[in-house]
Amino acid sequence: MLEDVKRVILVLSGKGGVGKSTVSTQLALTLKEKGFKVGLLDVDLCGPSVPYLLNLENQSVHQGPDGWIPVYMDKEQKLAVMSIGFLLSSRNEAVVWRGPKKTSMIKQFLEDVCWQDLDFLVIDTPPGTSDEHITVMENLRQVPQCSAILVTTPQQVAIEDVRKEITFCRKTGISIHGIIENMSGFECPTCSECTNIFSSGGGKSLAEYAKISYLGSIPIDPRVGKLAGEGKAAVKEIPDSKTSKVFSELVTQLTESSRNGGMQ
Ligand SMILES: Nc1ncnc2c1ncn2[C@@H]1O[C@H](COP(=O)(O)OP(=O)(O)OP(=O)(O)O)[C@@H](O)[C@H]1O
Ligand code: SF4
Repeated sequence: MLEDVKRVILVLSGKGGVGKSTVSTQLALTLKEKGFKVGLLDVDLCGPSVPYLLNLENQSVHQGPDGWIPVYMDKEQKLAVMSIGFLLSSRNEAVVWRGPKKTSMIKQFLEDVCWQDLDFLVIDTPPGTSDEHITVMENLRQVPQCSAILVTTPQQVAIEDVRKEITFCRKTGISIHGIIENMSGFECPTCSECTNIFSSGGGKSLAEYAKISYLGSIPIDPRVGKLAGEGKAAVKEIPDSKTSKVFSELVTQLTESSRNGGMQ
């Protein structure tokens, strides 16, 4: 239940495929590594990739007397995960639902999961600003500490879409923690040299223009894609990588801002 959650972090992106689920899962795994009790809720009903990214594809959830029991990543029950993917029989099964059915499923996910005293709940949302987002925002009004992290890639077209996310957050009253630029250059796993394949710096410029914090750039790193599929944290497995540094700093900032009431 949301009243059991101290702080909610929404992960948003204007476009699909920019790495929103990778950021959500690595953020949840980093928080767990730093000793927090974390929940990861995947409300991307049409493309739930969290079970795959955390190597939990064969797991299923069930309903207990007080609501849905999430899947736990670890014996200590430090990371709880809930996704529509756990209710589908295979990754190829499609969710073909009209708006009201999607809305009611998201409400159930927000209201009826037994999270049990979480420090952080990370919510992986679908790309864009759909009905699902409005349902999430309406239900989160009761959570005292809630903010959004916007994920973009360096291409202009992705950055344009993030502008719409900023407007959406401002209209719905969700505070923005900051912007992350993903796939920002290619980091060679051999020598850590970073080569800008696309343009770079667009996320930072947008952050400056919109007066939002810039949370860092994650390069394209084949190890990140691989770790994600194995449910492993970059901060533990590749601690010297740029990706690991971005997530460590992000968790430090989130912890500090939580102490100050969660707002920027
Ligand atoms: N920095 C990175 N380096 C290497 N691979 C990455 C990186 N970020 C994401 N990927 C890979 O890119 C693919 C898409 O990432 P992801 O599923 O996180 O995107 P998404 O924005 O959540 O997509 P969707 O639109 O399905 O919600 C995945 O295979 C992921 O492993
Ligand atoms: S960046 Fe350096 S180590 Fe990496 S592939 Fe190129 S030359 Fe080799």
